[in-house]
Amino acid sequence: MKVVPVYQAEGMVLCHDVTEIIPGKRKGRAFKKGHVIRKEDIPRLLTIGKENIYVWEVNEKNIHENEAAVRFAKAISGSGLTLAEAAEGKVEINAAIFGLLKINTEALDRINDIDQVAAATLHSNQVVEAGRKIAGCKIIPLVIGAEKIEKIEQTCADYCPVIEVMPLKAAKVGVVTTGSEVYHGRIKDCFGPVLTNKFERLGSSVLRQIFVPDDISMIVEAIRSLLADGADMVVTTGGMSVDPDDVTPSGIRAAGGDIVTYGAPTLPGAMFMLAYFGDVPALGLPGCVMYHKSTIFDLVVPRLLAGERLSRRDITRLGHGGLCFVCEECRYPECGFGKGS
Ligand SMILES: Nc1nc2c(c(=O)[nH]1)N[C@H]1C(S)=C(S)[C@@H](COP(=O)(O)OP(=O)(O)OC[C@H]3O[C@@H](n4cnc5c(N)ncnc54)[C@H](O)[C@@H]3O)O[C@H]1N2
Ligand code: MOO
Repeated sequence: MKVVPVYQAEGMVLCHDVTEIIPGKRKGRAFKKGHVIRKEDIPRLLTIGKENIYVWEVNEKNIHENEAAVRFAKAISGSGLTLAEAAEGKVEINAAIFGLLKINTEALDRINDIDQVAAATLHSNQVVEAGRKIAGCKIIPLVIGAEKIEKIEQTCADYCPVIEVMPLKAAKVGVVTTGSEVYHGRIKDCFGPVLTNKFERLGSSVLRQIFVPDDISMIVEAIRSLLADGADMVVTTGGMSVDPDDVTPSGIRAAGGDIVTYGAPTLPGAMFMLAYFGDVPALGLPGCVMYHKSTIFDLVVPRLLAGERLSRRDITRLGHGGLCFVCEECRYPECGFGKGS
């Protein structure tokens, strides 16, 4: 690259975007890479602070920032994504579909360890709307060594995909609502409507809700009946803690579920159980899921709907960030809840 004083630049080709920031008004591209500088551009370039401009020299060893950013973004992107146009050495990556955002954080760290490149993303494992900006790939210098981009491409190939948005399955969910107080009509069920709403927002639906008292054999019978109905997921509500009527975990065990965990390092949601009946996940949901806006439910269910088979380690990794702020107005997922892993 050669430096040319801006006074002598008329008729020359700008080799990089020029950004203008007017405090409180706008930040954006004032001149685009490739622009042929006119006489009348010179005062504006000086106002932006450009007394000299670069004349671009690229060859097979050095890649222009925009071209490098496009290769970077293409390499890092898996399915369910769209790439914006490169500008100012950066390509933004957006969700093309509604689904679960997955980031391979080990790969992301390796990429960001490469000098002169930067990839910034939203947290992994959250549900994103189509069109949502989820990542940006940026080249730090104006021209970058081709070997750095090749290293990114190799790392992405090794870990493929580094970033993707996975579609959520439209599951038919069987619900077993335990609690003698609800079963005998002493109080009205409030769990069913909460779950219907939460599942519908994820594109799933409640197949059937069965009410049972705090009785192990009736819980077993209800779970088996929902499995026989073809439920893709079974959730039980209530009876998950420690008093004598809290028999739901025993019911899930007695029905033959393979227990992944009883207990999760999240608050709210500590008294959670995850089990599997073959490929069908079964969740023991504590009372807090009915009461709090965001809980273990919101951390785990989208992942199950995206087809992940969760291990005990997947649950135990939720501890760092597993404490909800319990804000007056819930902002999840725009907060740290469950974002530690
Ligand atoms: N000594 C302890 N107390 C509590 C513990 C504990 O470990 N030791 N855990 C706490 C946690 S954490 C939670 S969460 C709650 C609730 O756990 P449960 O899942 O056992 O909830 P229940 O006891 O069945 O019910 C609590 C509360 O909610 C009402 N409820 C339950 N289901 C429904 C429904 N379908 N519709 C409306 N209302 C419902 C129920 O009547 C109770 O009032 O336990 C902490 N305590
Ligand atoms: O299972 Mo309870 O989770 O923390 O409020």
